[in-house]
Amino acid sequence: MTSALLLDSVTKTYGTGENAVTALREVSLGLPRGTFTAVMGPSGSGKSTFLHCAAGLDRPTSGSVRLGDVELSGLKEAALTAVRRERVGFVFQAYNLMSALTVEQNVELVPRLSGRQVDRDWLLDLLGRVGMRDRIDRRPAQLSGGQQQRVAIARALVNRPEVVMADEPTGALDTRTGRQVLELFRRLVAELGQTVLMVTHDPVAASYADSVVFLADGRIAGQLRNPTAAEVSDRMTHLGEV
Ligand SMILES: Nc1ncnc2c1ncn2[C@@H]1O[C@H](COP(=O)(O)OP(=O)(O)OP(=O)(O)O)[C@@H](O)[C@H]1O
Repeated sequence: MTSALLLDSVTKTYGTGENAVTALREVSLGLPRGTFTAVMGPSGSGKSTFLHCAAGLDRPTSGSVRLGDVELSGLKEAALTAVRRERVGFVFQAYNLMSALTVEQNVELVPRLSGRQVDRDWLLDLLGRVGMRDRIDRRPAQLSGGQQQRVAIARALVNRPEVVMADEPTGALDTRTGRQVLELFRRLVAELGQTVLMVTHDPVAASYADSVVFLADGRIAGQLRNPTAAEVSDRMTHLGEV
């Protein structure tokens, strides 16, 4: 099966000489299309660096990253920006919606920035799938945190990206609302064949994924398929956290 994302022996070192910090060490991982993967690890284990390298936000010191059929290594900055816009959807803990724009305009902005025609049927379909179809004229301040995150998820999917990268997407939500957002990710993976990569500290959140990848000291320290929250917690304890 083709991988939506393929990292081959990715190493990332920040700084040089005595100040050098190696945040990732020869990380290799492939994400099959239509799968939901969580990345966990203690603080400083390299999760953000992993996400940034995978999304083309940061360049590996060595190794290669392939998004769909595009190899990121050789790309110049402008091409990398275009690939990010087209092929990656981002979901953040803090939603990051534009407060002056309506729900519909926030989602529309993504294809517009790529110079694409907005497919309104798809946009409305997506807003329906995330349960926001009847609130398309609201502004972010008129929505709950969970609703804002649903809009952010629709925005992340509107360009039909190769991968949606979610960085602690439930970090600002209460438990129940957070679970609903995780259920939504599962559903979008199942219904649309979307590939999702999520960084989280929460073993329960990770248990919603098809697979959990554990990072420790910049290396992949294990992987669990169809994980339960208890199994994830147990593995994290052995990595030195929770
Ligand atoms: N821009 C940078 N310059 C120098 N060192 C960095 C930089 N970014 C990250 N690091 C270092 O790389 C290592 C991995 O950091 P990273 O942020 O990827 O970890 P993390 O697992 O996401 O941590 P957390 O869970 O605390 O967010 C850490 O030692 C960190 O201090």
